[in-house]
Amino acid sequence: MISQEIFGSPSVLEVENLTVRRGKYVAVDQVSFQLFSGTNTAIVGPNGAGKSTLIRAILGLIPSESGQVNILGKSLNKLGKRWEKIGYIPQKFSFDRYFPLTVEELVALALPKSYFWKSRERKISVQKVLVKVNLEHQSHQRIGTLSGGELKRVLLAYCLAVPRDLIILDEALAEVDATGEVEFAELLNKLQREQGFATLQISHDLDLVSRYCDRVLCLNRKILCQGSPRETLSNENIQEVYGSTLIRYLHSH
Ligand SMILES: Nc1ncnc2c1ncn2[C@@H]1O[C@H](COP(=O)(O)OP(=O)(O)OP(=O)(O)O)[C@@H](O)[C@H]1O
Repeated sequence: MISQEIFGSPSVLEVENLTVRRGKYVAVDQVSFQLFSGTNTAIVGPNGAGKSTLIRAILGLIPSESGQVNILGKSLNKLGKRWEKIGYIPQKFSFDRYFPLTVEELVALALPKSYFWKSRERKISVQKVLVKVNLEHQSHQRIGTLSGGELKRVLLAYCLAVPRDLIILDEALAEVDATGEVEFAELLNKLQREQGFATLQISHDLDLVSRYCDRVLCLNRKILCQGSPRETLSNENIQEVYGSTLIRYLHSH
């Protein structure tokens, strides 16, 4: 285990020897790592490396075969109100494009039940968080009419509508163009500095990972290496994680 003194901030997530099977296949094998408050960690690795499986097991969405997940010092099954502490932005958010739900209605769903009867307070809280993600002028727009980047920012607003300790993003920007990706990364970084939550995100963009993340976990069923982007994303490590094709690609761009 990494010692707490490395980052000088409280531990938000501890994963110890986590093994997850999908059918007979061991998709995640004895994975251990730790996340600290206010830090931004990326999980990188090739397709099928077990990245989404790892995240889903951490969130308790799929069972693990063995190992331990502690969030805020408590094991996952003893952590009450898990979704009030952890925000999750999945890879795909599928819904019927004609479903008549507006941006503000979706974000309001994240607020505690006590807001249900307080429509003024509810409106103010939702508007405040929409300002943070630069969507204040689109609060009445139907979610089915938003661009991919805007929809991801609405989901981020949903996560930020209540104070969270950890936000987990599973390739949240897979369908967003390059400019949208950078804008989202900068926004997330700024909000993280202001609010102090930790993030854990799957990314295939090693350039963005180098620019915005404090820590990288290189996964291919097992953790092959972890550390700062500078020490982790060396040619040698990338070759070990992805194979030599990616190295040739990186050198030719
Ligand atoms: N429900 C399932 N049943 C059987 N095998 C599964 C299931 N879900 C995932 N797998 C397998 O587990 C492995 C890991 O899948 P996972 O989706 O976690 O990888 P990933 O690293 O997130 O990939 P990608 O980058 O392509 O999204 C893959 O080989 C996949 O085929």
